[in-house]
Amino acid sequence: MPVTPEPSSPFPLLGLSGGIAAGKSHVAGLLAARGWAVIDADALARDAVLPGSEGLAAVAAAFGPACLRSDGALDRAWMAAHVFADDAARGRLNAILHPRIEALLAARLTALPSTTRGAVLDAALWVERARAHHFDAFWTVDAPEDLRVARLMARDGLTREAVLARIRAQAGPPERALHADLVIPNDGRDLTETLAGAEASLLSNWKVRRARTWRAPMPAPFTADQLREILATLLSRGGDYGEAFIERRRAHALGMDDGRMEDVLASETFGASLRLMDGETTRFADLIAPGFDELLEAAHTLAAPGTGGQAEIPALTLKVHPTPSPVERDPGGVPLDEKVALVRRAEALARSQAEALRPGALKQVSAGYGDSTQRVWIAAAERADGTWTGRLTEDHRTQVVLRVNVTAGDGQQLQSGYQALGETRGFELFTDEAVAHTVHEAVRLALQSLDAQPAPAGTFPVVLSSSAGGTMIHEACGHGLEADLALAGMSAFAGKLGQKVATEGVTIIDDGTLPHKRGSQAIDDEGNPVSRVVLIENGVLKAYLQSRKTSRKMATEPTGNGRRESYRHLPIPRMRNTFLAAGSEAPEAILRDLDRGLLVKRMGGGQVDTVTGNFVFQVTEGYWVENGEPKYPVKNATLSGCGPEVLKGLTRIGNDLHHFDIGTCGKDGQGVPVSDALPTILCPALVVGGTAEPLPSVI
Ligand SMILES: CC(C)(COP(=O)(O)OP(=O)(O)OC[C@H]1O[C@@H](n2cnc3c(N)ncnc32)[C@H](O)[C@@H]1O)[C@@H](O)C(=O)NCCC(=O)NCCS
Ligand SMILES: Nc1ncnc2c1ncn2[C@@H]1O[C@H](COP(=O)(O)OP(=O)(O)OP(=O)(O)O)[C@@H](O)[C@H]1O
Repeated sequence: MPVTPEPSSPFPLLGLSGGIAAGKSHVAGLLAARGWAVIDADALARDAVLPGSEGLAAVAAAFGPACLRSDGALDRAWMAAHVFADDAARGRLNAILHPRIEALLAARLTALPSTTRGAVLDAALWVERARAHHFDAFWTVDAPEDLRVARLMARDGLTREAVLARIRAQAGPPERALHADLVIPNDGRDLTETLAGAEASLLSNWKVRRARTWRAPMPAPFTADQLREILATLLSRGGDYGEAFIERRRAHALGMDDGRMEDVLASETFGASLRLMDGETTRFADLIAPGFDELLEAAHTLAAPGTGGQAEIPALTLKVHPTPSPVERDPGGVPLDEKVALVRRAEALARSQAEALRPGALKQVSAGYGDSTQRVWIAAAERADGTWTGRLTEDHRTQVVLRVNVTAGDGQQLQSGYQALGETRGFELFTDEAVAHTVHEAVRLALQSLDAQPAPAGTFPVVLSSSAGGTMIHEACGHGLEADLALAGMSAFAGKLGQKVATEGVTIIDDGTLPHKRGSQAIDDEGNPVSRVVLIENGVLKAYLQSRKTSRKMATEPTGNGRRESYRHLPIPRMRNTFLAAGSEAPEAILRDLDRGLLVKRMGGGQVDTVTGNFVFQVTEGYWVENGEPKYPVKNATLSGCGPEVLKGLTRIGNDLHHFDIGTCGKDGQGVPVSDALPTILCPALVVGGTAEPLPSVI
């Protein structure tokens, strides 16, 4: 595990990133002039391979003598030519250098005087390495790609192709922006004022932000020693992996229909489960509100059938990982009255907006609110190469959601519009502006559908707008990338690692570190720190989503995707926030070239066969397009096709990745919070159904 810049520093830590030649060094220089200490990862990467260093020896052992110049130094041009042309070679170099770079970085940080104004940690790859949430603030520098290419060709004498190879090896600017507190446009404009303002705000709020990101440990139901004893008991008669999962959850839900508060639900849960893996066998027990003695007894019971010897479990020390979703206002502490007032406010707003837009059309409004604060503690012990390791982690996950459903009618028909606002965040999410926008969307969709015309049926080119969300990526591709389905042969992607499964421009990522997105968390439900997993990169299948169990079967590492609905469930590979990475095209240009077809702005529920990737989805906002112009809204349309085939046919991918749809993904009877997104894309041929009945939601 690489060393991370954990924030014990007495001054703020600023993560600074940006694609190659965007101008990170330029911005870092401006901050240096304001008194900041700058630590540059590229410089540390050079220090890690100085002549005579063990880092250089490790690189030479992995790449052979050809990577060294005659004077014994690293041949950087040779290395660059290799690693930017070959992902596997880059992975090998990264695995050698990144832990060393981070160790050097930690040493540099520690050596800075406590009077330092702040430290800028300048690295191209913070997002790729799932570290963007480790800082007191995260800024990115962006510049138009043409400008970056020109700057780099001039600065380093690289060819255009060599520059583009490096750009392809990095996350794109739209993805980086999803993590950023500030995107600095470095297209030649004067940045003095932008930086002065951003610095002032960072200096005033970094301590509060740090305390929320790196929470103090929570009061725990069991001590580390008790949990170690439970694991030792669980593993007293053999086994390779033992785990205790403890959960406290508090949830509230309110539902209002036509002005009547119909549901007010509150729940408080405390439970724990134990899991023992021994070769191919898993033994599992779950207990409601157990005391220590009951857990110990359950551990004895699970251990009893074993025939092996006692495991040597090391002492457990709690490690708290930073959260990508700091919370300002814990909904658990918000009075019920305030939650009721929020729902009433949304309800009343929907009525007044609908009345103003189309008097008499509103037939029904339903509004609902939900929150959940889940605290988990995970203690696990595992044997690898004959040695036992143990770990103890915890996470505090906060979800809030507001749902608005509006039904409108014109005497002939009823149409509805639905909008949800939900994040891993506290009650501060519900600003007046955010609530008004949510309500407005629900009202707009319902009223517009009254005037929509039946959709033409047939096979057409379809532009999926980025506002449609990533349901198609989640359902028709993402599930097939879950290792348990791939192992069971129930996936179109089974057995295809390393193979081309999509067109060149297609990259699909599942990332649990995206700030405040609904699938984000500090750790998964097996205690692994949250990760960013590149599933398909430039068309090639790179990885499946793994839990501990599937990764053992596939002889690979867990990817941080072992999730479970609650302590009563076994963790299985699950998505978090899944998206198709942005391309380079302006969305307007994609639509402009659509001669005749459908523009889909919002997708509804659907059905999918994860084995084949065949899908049918409802279109909740769609437009018939001719000559690049939306002609009229359509209603009751469905889209069907095959996810993996869509990926093979994608030629046009927009640069507009920003809207994530939220949902609760159901699999094996377990629901977990997720989100998904895609940029605007052109699907050359999808079957558009005219007037299909609504299908049950699977997300
Ligand atoms: C491949 C190497 C030898 C090429 O050296 P060269 O002097 O040509 O480039 P330099 O190190 O100055 O890097 C320039 C830029 O290339 C990009 N880059 C470098 N390494 C990588 C990488 N592994 N993945 C993606 N982009 C990279 C970054 O934008 C970086 O700012 C060198 O970049 C290297 O050792 N890379 C691996 C270490 C690393 O990841 N460095 C980036 C630190 S975050
Ligand atoms: N605002 C600017 N105006 C003019 N030139 C600039 C500006 N910003 C950067 N440059 C030039 O562009 C090139 C790349 O900038 P810089 O070295 O800051 O990028 P970087 O993101 O740190 O690059 P790398 O990814 O290689 O570390 C340099 O030659 C720099 O002088």
